[in-house]
Amino acid sequence: MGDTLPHPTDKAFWHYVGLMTSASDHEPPAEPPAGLAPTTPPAVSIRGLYKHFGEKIAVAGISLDVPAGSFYGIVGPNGAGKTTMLSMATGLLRPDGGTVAINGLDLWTNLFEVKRTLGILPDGMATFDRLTGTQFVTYAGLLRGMDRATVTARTADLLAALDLRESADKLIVDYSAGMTKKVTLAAALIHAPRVLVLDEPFESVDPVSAAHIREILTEYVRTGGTVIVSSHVMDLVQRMCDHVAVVAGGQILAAGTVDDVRAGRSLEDRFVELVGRSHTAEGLAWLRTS
Ligand SMILES: Nc1ncnc2c1ncn2[C@@H]1O[C@H](COP(=O)(O)OP(=O)(O)OP(=O)(O)O)[C@@H](O)[C@H]1O
Repeated sequence: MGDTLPHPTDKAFWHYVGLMTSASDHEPPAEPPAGLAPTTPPAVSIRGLYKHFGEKIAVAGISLDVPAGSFYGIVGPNGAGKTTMLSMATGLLRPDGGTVAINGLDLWTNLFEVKRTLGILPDGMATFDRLTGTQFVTYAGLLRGMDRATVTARTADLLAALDLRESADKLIVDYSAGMTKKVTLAAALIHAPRVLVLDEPFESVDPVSAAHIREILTEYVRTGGTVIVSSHVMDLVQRMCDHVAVVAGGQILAAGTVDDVRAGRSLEDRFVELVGRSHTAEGLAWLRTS
């Protein structure tokens, strides 16, 4: 497809993306016959996912359904198992046990087919930093089997939308942490995936860029995409997401709509209540300056 895309900040872009991925995915589902429940499978369905590293159980039998078309936040303290869970849910890490289905299709028995529908922003994974921003995003598109004209047009659109146009020809090794995050996000979006899984996408990103990314993601969800995002910023998750799961010790402590999980309080208060305060500064008396 060699035609020019509308700008990603333009609603038409996301309509177009919907047409690119699968027309039917973004149309309102046909009414089911009377008396029958709708049959749309969850975008991501996790059952009994388990992973250990030596003695450490990182993910202890997690089950979770992410409804199609939802904006799903994953929150949890450091070391809770979020990255390990998301890596297994996206085919980056093989689980010791359990299953993952993406849009009803088993991930590990249909790995290549399923991966085509996923856009992934892994946390802390090495990237090809000897490429320029343009080369990296172009490479991601060509790797997905897209034709060069479409890749070129979309690369330019995405770099502009993520405020990277002026650094497009700079090597990624010379990017700041936030710029690297944004170029990796562009690479995750290039093939217009149905499901986006973003591990801490706002980390190191300045507030203006973060607001811009939020806008892009919100529009993506509005036009039928599903986003799963892990974050430590409760306020952001409360404002941006419609669903949330609280993970700690490799288990889900609470999951559902944001309003159900926070139960009338702020998500941050609810999070602290669920996870518990485990540290005090009492042992650091020597740090006091007065
Ligand atoms: N490759 C690995 N080898 C050994 N232990 C690991 C490995 N990956 C993760 N772990 C351990 O598994 C647990 C869960 O780690 P994980 O990175 O999934 O947590 P997280 O919730 O993403 O944390 P953070 O919020 O700090 O990014 C931690 O105790 C971590 O030390």
